[in-house]
Amino acid sequence: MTTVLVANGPNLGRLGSREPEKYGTTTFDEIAALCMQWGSEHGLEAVVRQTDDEAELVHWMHRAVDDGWHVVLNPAAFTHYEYALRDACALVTGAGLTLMEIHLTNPHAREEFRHTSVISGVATGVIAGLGVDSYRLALDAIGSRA
Ligand SMILES: O=C1C[C@@](O)(C(=O)O)C[C@@H](O)[C@@H]1O
Repeated sequence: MTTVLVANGPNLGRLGSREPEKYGTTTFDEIAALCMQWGSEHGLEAVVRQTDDEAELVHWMHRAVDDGWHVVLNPAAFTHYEYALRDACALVTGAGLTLMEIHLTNPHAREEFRHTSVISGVATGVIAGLGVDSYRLALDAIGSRA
């Protein structure tokens, strides 16, 4: 079975109570369950994880390369400045795997510092601004390519 790592960066473990006017009220655990369900509809196994730690996220990208896993990544604030994560994402797409960068909100419609993504240039595609549906559409994209 094709496996997809759904990796989430800092503060996303607080979804549900974190700035609900921006990020909605769906909790991280609910998003994880939805991703597993949406993945299974495409015959994908979705492994959903969250970390606040840059090194851990980088190591997860390395493991995705080694294990041949596609990636859905919400890099959260790391999106805007984390070059080591960008380089790790480049390894994923360089290995021929799909990496979808996703965001719940549309960073381009928010503060200036969010307008830059250091990840997008090495991602297969980007989906932003659709709330929890951003995860669903990224899994749909991987399902149609896998
Ligand atoms: O933590 C986040 C969440 C986010 O990635 C999103 O999903 O909309 C957008 C980022 O700018 C922010 O730092």
